[in-house]
Amino acid sequence: MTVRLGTLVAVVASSPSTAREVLQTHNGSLTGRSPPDAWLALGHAANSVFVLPPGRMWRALRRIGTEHLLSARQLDSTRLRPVLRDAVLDLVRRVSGMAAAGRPVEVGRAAFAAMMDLQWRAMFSAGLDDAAARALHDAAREAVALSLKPNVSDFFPALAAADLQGVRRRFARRVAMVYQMIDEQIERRMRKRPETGGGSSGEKDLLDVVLDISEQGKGDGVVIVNREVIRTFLTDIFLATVDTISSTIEWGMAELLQHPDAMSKVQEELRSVLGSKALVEHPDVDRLPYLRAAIRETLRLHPVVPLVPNEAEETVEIQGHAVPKGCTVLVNLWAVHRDAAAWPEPDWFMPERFLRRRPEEAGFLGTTEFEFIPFSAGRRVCLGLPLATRMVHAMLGSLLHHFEWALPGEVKENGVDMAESLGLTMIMATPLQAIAKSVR
Ligand code: HEM
Repeated sequence: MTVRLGTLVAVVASSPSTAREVLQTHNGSLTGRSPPDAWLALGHAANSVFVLPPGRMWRALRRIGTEHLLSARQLDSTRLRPVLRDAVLDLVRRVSGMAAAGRPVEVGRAAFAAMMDLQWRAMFSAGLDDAAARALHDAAREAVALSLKPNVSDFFPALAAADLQGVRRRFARRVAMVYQMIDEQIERRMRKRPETGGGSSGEKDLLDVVLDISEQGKGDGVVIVNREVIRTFLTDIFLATVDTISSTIEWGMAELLQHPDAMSKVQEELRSVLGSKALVEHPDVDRLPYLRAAIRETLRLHPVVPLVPNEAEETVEIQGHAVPKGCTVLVNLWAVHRDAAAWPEPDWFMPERFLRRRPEEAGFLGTTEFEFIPFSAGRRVCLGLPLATRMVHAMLGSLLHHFEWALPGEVKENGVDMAESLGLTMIMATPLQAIAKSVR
């Protein structure tokens, strides 16, 4: 399908077979990006891993992210494993407090706060106080929401300088606030580094690693990792983490609350596998097939990054149609995941469909048919997959194991509002509220 938005022409891939052509067959020619106008604010786009073209700087940033924070090896290391575990404990504690006070729980907000704290500790070895956490929550949420807000400047580039809707200005204000807090961490660390020998003693956090790379002038041979690059990179990693994971947990809880059979099955499985063990941890997940299936089904129906915009770096032919150089090729993961030929009764929440699949068909990347690709695929595949899958299973699983859940009376009567709100991520338009009752 082709759509025209102002002067922008985009080809939309909405079926598994077209997604495969974009993300596999022609992926080498289709990994360009043109940043949304809002991202030009404060020069963010110039160093952002999300929108850099697939060149040296983009490769260097992906490598730094993977090697020093986001690989399975890093996440299971003695430095990061306790940080991940503490975030799950922190979430359970937050919810316990609300349950004890008889207050409804805003599931997404609680998970968002726990993930912000995790990411801050992983990057800076520092916690966030309540005031900083509140300010960051609001700034991060709005920056992400503004990223893909329909914007005249994106459709009519000749008008972009005027920023008619003020999207770029608002994005700039929000990102400036995140920059400021990240700058404070960088400055504090730079003052300390001469005393600690450049952060080389003890275990390094992500900030130490990028400052080392910057001082040694390495990176990718000729890539300069200067202060702007560091600040943009840390902001990107922070923004990528918080909304995606918390929204997936919120969508999962919303589906389970409306499907009591599935809720019972997952809680029964948790009871029989974990017994009195307090938290779900990564090694437990292999023994929790129903939890795994429920999370996959959640990501199928609610892929939190539903649209992947690629730019053709040369003319290619997709399904017999020429796609000219410079054309935007949008992969619509939401539509791919609801393709009726691949998914019978595609709009129904049925975790069982993943139990019936062969293991190689139920992976997050292992699908050969491209009908389930919540983290996308190909060269620009999501960098945070190992962190996201660990945290969604551990957090949602632990919440279901620790508490009985119910909908507040009024929501039960009127039904859960499952409307979606789309920015860079697809979140619940009405935040889910639920009543938690502690069972351990
Ligand atoms: C449930 C959680 C998440 C989902 C469903 C998700 C999904 C996605 C998708 C669909 C893309 C687009 C890939 C493409 O352009 O083809 C993406 C990109 C990206 N994701 Fe995630 N993501 C999640 C969590 C995370 C986390 C926790 C991080 C941590 C840092 C992260 C970092 C990134 C980065 C850096 C990119 C840009 C990659 C590039 O353009 O080279 N994501 N993600």
